[in-house]
Amino acid sequence: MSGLLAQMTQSSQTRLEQARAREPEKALWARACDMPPAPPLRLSPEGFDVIAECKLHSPSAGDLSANTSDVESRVTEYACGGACAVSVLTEPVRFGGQLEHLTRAAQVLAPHNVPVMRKDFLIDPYQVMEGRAAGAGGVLVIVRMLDKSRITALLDCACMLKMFVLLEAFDAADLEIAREVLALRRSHDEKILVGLNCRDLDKLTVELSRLSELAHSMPQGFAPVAESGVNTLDDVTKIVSLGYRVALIGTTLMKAPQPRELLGKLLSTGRQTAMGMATRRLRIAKGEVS
Ligand SMILES: O=P(O)(O)OC[C@@H](O)[C@@H](O)c1c[nH]c2ccccc12
Repeated sequence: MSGLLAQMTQSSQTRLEQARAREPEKALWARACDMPPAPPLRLSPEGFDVIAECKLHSPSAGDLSANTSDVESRVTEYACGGACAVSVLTEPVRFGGQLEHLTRAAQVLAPHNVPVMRKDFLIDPYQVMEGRAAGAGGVLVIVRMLDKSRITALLDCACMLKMFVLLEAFDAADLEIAREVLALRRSHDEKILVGLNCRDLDKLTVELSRLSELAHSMPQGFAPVAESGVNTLDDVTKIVSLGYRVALIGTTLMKAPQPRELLGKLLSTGRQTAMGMATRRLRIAKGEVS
């Protein structure tokens, strides 16, 4: 495991122990089950969506809070700009997050009918319950950090709480594990997206080429998500052409003084590309072009 993921596993473990000491799992489970349902994750029929991310700090970009006076207004901009979901970092050590940010984001986004996803380095179902109790409708699960039984335990917990999952891979080996885990879940009534994160966790650089190299290895039947380093309209055109259905975008949107406008442009660019591809497929099917 990379240095960053090892450090994040440690931070996650420490927070988990502290939280368990404050509230036993049974009480937390009851609280999570009592929450009103989160808005459902709905992907647009136009073929492209953005999960917009709220992260105040990142190990690669440093401080990202300059244009964000408060979490509520930033995530509201994202919802008004058309994000299908908002990802909220809750990791405090390297990403400037807190569980409280999730609670606040979920409260302001409920009337907009946009779900919030807990973005953290989760290692235990307890933390999925924490997410739901804070109002989240989804969670990130990072394949590289967990063995198969742990991944399954987190997916089972999310499924019981009717939360969607973004299952994140970094490379072909992770995708293979994801495929094996998912193959056993065909009968589950759940919503799972599979993400490919193209950030190199050791160098912290982005390798967009990984998105093209592994585009054909994404498990079938799950919306493929391009994660990290999607910054420009050209990047969006490229990933949609490769078959990605959703982009997870953080840094660029956090740096934007007007995220609503930027999101609108990213979405219309991606949707135009997707529509162009669909039209071409139709013409091929009809035998009009080869
Ligand atoms: O800021 P970017 O390059 O747009 O990337 C967003 C997202 O992919 C990134 O924040 C991320 C993906 N997986 C993670 C896991 C933990 C923390 C952060 C992440």
